[in-house]
Amino acid sequence: MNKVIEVSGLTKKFGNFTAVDHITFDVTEGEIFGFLGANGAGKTTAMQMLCGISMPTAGEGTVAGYDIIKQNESIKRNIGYMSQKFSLYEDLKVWENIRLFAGIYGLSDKIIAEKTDTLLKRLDFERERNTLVKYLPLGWKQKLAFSVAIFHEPKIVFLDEPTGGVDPAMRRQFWEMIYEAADQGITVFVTTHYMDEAEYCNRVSIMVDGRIDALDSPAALRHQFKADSMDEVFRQLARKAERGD
Ligand SMILES: Nc1ncnc2c1ncn2[C@@H]1O[C@H](COP(=O)(O)OP(=O)(O)OP(=O)(O)O)[C@@H](O)[C@H]1O
Repeated sequence: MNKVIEVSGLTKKFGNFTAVDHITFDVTEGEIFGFLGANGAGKTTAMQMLCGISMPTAGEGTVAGYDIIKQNESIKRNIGYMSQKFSLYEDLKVWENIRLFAGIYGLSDKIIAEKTDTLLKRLDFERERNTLVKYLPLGWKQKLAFSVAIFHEPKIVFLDEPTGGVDPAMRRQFWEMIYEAADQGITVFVTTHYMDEAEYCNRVSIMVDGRIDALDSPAALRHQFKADSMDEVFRQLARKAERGD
């Protein structure tokens, strides 16, 4: 199976502080990979290195086939990214947001117009085409932001706490979209604080103080830690953490 992420000894120091400490793992094409860790464990820092926006202090690897150090510009063009904090422009209409982000990824106007119609139909959003994003409910914004992040059909999409603040039913709908994307071969790399979502992943890694302390399928992790749930696995590991806020 093709590896969409392959990193070895990836490390990031800020002065004397090691935010990410020699992490080594790979992610296979079409996989839904959960990236967990308590606050301050180093998830965001690691993800920034994988997305080509932060240079590692040590280590090496590839993402979507590109070298994270020498070809970081190519990585940026070939991935999708969505975070709770940064996604859509609130003061642009739904269709304007789609056009803006698709344009940044270099899609032609014709393709954008065709794909926009298809997308709005699929999301049942046709009536909201001209609505300013700020007037959409949060769950709808998240669905739209995810659709925009994969509009250019990247090999991999990075989701940084994509479902924060919405109810479980809405989160389940969001996860249906994640499964659809994975079925189409898009690899999904997702951070979350919701342990029910960790159960939906094919494999989960758990970071503690900058290191990856556990990595396996949810079932294997529950077995390894003699736990009934991912919540229990996570709590056992998080208890060991020395940092956090
Ligand atoms: N630019 C920076 N300079 C110094 N320290 C930093 C910098 N960025 C992050 N850190 C530190 O690195 C550690 C890891 O931070 P990071 O944001 O990667 O954690 P996280 O797992 O994403 O946490 P959260 O879930 O709270 O977002 C923290 O202790 C943080 O204070």
